[in-house]
Amino acid sequence: MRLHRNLVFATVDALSNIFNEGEYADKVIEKTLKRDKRWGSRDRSFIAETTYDIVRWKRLYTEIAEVKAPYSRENLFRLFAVWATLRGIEIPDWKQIEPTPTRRIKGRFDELSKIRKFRESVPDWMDEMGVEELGEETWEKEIHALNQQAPVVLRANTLKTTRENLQKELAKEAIESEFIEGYPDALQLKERANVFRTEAFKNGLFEMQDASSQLVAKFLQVEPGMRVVDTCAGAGGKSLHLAAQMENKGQLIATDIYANKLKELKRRARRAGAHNIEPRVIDNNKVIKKLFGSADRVLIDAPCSGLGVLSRNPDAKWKLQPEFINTIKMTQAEILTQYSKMVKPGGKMVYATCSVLPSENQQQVEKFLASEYGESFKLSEDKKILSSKTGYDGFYMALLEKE
Ligand SMILES: C[S@@+](CC[C@H](N)C(=O)[O-])C[C@H]1O[C@@H](n2cnc3c(N)ncnc32)[C@H](O)[C@@H]1O
Repeated sequence: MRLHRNLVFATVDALSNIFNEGEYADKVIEKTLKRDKRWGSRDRSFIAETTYDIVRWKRLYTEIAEVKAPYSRENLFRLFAVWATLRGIEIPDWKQIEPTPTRRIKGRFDELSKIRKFRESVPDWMDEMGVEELGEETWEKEIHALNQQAPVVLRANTLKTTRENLQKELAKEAIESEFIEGYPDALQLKERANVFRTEAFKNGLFEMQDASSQLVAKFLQVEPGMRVVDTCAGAGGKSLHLAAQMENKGQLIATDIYANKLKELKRRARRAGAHNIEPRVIDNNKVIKKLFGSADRVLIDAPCSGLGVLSRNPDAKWKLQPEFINTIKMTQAEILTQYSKMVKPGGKMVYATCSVLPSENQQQVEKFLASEYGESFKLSEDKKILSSKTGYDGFYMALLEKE
């Protein structure tokens, strides 16, 4: 592979924004890719994938390169040189990159790879927490799986198409995909591609949604005509799937505390042809109270640590703090208590997270069931999805029934 100066420089600029300015990797990459209209799809994927790789392996690479934050440009080029050396890519003779000690880099890599927190590039506290929550053996496999690049998975929008038809439409635009067994609406791309530029996307034939996440709406067992509340709807990934499951019939109330997320949901719903979604911002208690005892189905796709989605969001390893996880657990418990009151007798509720930590998942459900508010619920089934077992995001979902 020949390295192109402007692509490497763009990558180094992106890393500076992420590491030194604390900006979110996905936003920085999106902005960086707009910088030069002449970049083709290979150039764009070089920038995106190299940046994500260096973010993912930040701890390992900074140890190998012996650099510390805040990172000067010279040090960012050193990190880049580590990335290239470990991939066997020849480093050009540019003045920005000092002569690279290839043997030393490989030697340090071998030495550091013996220690999990360096090999898997995680902060000490996260490694300790992972072991405490999942046990040494499971954590080891899980963090390894969460450090792999996530596959691109789409969900066929059954309001407009079938996945067979979607596969054909994408093939017309030179995008090859395959079905995934056990995930009835999912298509996985054979090669990464910018699917957002396709006609199929513009026409609302699909959403990008990980395979594990696609199990949540089905788990809630919604039917056309029901009254369903998606309590933590965000930008609507699950709401759109629920609307499709409901065949646009019945009422789907989508709530969130952030109006801007619901605005994005509305935009996506329009494209998807999902007409039965009613977004409602939770700006006071009344919004929730009005819904008490009224819903056939309630989805709580709770805010969480996001530890199950590190493959697609590797900078969370450096942004997350243990204090945040403690706070979010309190929010999860409050949300379970409050929002469970919306379920009517005989109704069902799903509590879900994109975390692999039992303390955010089954332990939250156990505590809820043992509480005064959880007394009238019983657990029908739960799924603990590990990325190391499925190759998709880590997820948890529990189906609870109200007597
Ligand atoms: C895991 S995300 C939801 C993702 C979304 N359901 C989807 O499928 O795209 C959790 C959401 O909960 C929202 N949230 C946080 N605290 C909340 C609360 N107290 N009540 C309702 N929503 C809340 C966040 O704004 C965020 O959008």
